[in-house]
Amino acid sequence: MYRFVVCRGVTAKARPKGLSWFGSFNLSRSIHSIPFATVDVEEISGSQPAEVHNLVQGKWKGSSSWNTLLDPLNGEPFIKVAEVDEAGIQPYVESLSKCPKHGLHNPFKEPERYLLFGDISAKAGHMLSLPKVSDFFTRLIQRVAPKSYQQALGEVQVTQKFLENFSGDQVRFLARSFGIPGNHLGQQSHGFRWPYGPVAIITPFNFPLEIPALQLMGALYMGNKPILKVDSKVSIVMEQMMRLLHYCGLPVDDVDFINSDGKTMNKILLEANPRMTLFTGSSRVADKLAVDLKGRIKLEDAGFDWKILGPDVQEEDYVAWVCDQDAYACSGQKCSAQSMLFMHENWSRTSLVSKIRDLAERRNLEDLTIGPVLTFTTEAMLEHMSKLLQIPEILKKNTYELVTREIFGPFQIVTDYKRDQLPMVLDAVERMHAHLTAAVVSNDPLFLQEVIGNTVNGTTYAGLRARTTGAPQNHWFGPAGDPRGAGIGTPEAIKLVWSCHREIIYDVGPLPRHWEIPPST
Ligand SMILES: NC(=O)c1ccc[n+]([C@@H]2O[C@H](COP(=O)([O-])OP(=O)(O)OC[C@H]3O[C@@H](n4cnc5c(N)ncnc54)[C@H](O)[C@@H]3O)[C@@H](O)[C@H]2O)c1
Repeated sequence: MYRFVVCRGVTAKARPKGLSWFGSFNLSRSIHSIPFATVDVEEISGSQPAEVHNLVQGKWKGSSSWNTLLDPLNGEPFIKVAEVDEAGIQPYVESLSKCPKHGLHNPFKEPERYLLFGDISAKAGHMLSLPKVSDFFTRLIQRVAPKSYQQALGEVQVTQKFLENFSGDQVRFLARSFGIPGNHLGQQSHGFRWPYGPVAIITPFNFPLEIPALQLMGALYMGNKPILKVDSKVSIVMEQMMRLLHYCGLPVDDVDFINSDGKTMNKILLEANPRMTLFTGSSRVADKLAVDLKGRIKLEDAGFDWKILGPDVQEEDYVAWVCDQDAYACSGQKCSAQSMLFMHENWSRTSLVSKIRDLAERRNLEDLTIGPVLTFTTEAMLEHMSKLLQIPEILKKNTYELVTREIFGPFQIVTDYKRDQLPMVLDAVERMHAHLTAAVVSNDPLFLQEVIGNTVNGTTYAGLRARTTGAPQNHWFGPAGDPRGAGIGTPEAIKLVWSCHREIIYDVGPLPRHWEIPPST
């Protein structure tokens, strides 16, 4: 526990040879064969820049100010985003204000829309299952948030499965109510899932499709009218997804889609007063918005995610491979990336660390198994590393904060602990402020029990195959230990984030025969 090693991800082996790997997938990518698309993903370049528009009150709009994005792989200006500035927010504020608090639908208002969203989801899920459409989105993600084809495809597949999950009657089942018999004849109480009405969704750069698409659909399913703002660096992906959803039957004025900087979005939130905002991003912005919005917010914020290797050493190669994937896939730019690895001393005696290093060295820029880090400079990472290497002990107050700072890149802390030092490890994870994902790698049931029973992370994998990353549509993903914590993916997440409880107590009589006015109480 006193000694630690900083493993600084990997360095790129080579720059891509031109952009030749773009041509390595031989599916048809003609823009004309994808009916909703307005960009040709392979053609976007300095000479043919793509444009990203805003959608408000049912109409796609440009802007007087265009933000030009640079290709993260070669620095060429390649995408122009129509950004709304503070002077242009009024149409967005008006659009949101038009939606009543009781939403666009609820169990007593236009229940047909639950079925409509079941149909839209079925169609959109089918569209994403078509190889040329899934390739289109995978490649579009790669262009703006460089990650390997497999990692980008993962986002598309999770979104596809999610949409399939909420096809047919599954949207109306989300709004399932319940009833309890009352105290007398004619009285019954019913609990309903009620929308918030006007809502906002703000999402970061690292998952350009999965996070905004899943949260957007959840908001719509429950009857809300969302304004969606995705980080402009990657918003082209969701702009094209909006067009796919329209193609699959989404009414054009159900969602407003805006490109802006954070400050402008902050102003919209203050003026439009959405009843609920879902924010996914850094804790710094999350905490500011929680105050500005007087608590009407749910958060998926920073992740400083830990993995504890228990005393039972087994399947060393497998555990090393999962560590490499958890720490370095997507260049460590996942909120669930492994930030800190605690190894039991039995593991320190193995060659685990050198195996992780060997696996990390296989990564290369050519296939984007390692890629550009979009919000952190190499200099800042190296500086952080050299500060960390001076520290003799993690748990001291002034060093602890430095050690547990989230570095959104291929960066992790590796440390070990002795058999009697588990309480110190548990103290270290107790003191962290973000409790998103965790992994307890052990098949010793007593060890698992002790670690799980003394920690809180919202998405915790337990067992020999435990990982920190992985946010598929089939399990809850989100932080725990914070009443503001949101979730994504499952029916429980959708109901928690996008609806509130409403109780209707029917009391229709009849009055008891011979009822008389009783004395005051
Ligand atoms: N918990 C999760 O599920 C999850 C998922 C992905 C990323 N993250 C976290 O996101 C962070 C990385 O993303 P980032 O650097 O893009 O985060 P960020 O907080 O800088 O930005 C997130 C989004 O908020 C917007 N924004 C910024 N300031 C704003 C303001 N004042 N008002 C309204 N909107 C504002 C940005 O434009 C962007 O769209 C990491 O901390 C990571 O752990 C968390």
